[in-house]
Amino acid sequence: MNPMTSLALRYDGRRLLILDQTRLPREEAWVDGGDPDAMVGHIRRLAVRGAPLIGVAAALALAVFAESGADESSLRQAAASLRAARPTAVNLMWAMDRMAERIPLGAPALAAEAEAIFREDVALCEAMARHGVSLLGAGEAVLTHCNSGALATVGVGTALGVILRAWEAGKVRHVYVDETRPLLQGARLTAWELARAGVPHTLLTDSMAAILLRDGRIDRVLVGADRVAANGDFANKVGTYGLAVQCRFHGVPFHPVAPWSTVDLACPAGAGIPIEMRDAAEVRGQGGRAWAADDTPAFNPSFDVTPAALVTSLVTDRGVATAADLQAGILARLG
Ligand SMILES: CSC[C@@H](O)[C@@H](O)C(=O)COP(=O)(O)O
Repeated sequence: MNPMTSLALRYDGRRLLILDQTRLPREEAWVDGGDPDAMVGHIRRLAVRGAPLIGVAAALALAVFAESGADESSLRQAAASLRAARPTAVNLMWAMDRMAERIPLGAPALAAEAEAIFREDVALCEAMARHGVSLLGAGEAVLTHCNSGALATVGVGTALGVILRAWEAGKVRHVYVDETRPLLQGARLTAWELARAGVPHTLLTDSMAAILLRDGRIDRVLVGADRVAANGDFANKVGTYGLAVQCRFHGVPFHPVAPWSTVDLACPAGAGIPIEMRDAAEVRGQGGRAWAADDTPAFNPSFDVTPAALVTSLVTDRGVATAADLQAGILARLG
């Protein structure tokens, strides 16, 4: 087979390498991802992260495991533990359910399915970008939160994919990047991706966005999503909800961007989305340095839920759904 590569993954049918995102931007280190137990660890510590990417990476890890001769019961066990590695992004469950159906058919069928999931993600990203770019006027200043780019998918990205393609089309002149507390995906990953692509950008702490929104310096906010409920409520990196509230207050358009693999029609509303709670130590410090006392209690939900009522429109690969469309139940019809 021809090797399949993305900014974050390298796969050749027998071997899977992942770019360890915890070490970016200082170091580009590739680690083995072909062992499902190791992959569960990589997903939990966010070496591989971003909703679509964890689904693709888990699928490829299972394919490599099958290729190494794993029997059906080990494959089933591996699929179940990969599926449970993180609870919020539905793409992981979606990809593992697709793979689990193929387990009885053996290694070639698992490889074909994982490769199809990879290729589909690339196409979904381009479709989202096409729809998203059509929303922008000329030379806009946009703001984004977390990382929803090529490091979160195997294509150009979701929200950051729209931003990148819009910049190429002259529709974005500047990108403001929320650093994204506590794990700094904006500062470490989005700023790195934008610098590589030569897109003008400015980093800010999450609490500074309100000033830019108030002062009319942001034309539009675009963010990714980890799970979109049937009514259009969606979970994304913690801080997204606050940004949506600020956008509404200041009259700035606010758009989640997500592929269909992120839409969970079985989940009627945002209240049903499971939210991952992470270790308090991530809030107390980072990289071996703690700025709070070791026994300070800390609140650390990894995601928050934004109600559809705060969404200007949702961009998917199947088209753009306005707030009114979402209220009228368009997602169920598009599905
Ligand atoms: C592809 S973008 C959607 C989301 O996965 C992204 O915005 C996000 O919240 C990622 O969170 P992370 O905890 O880094 O996996």
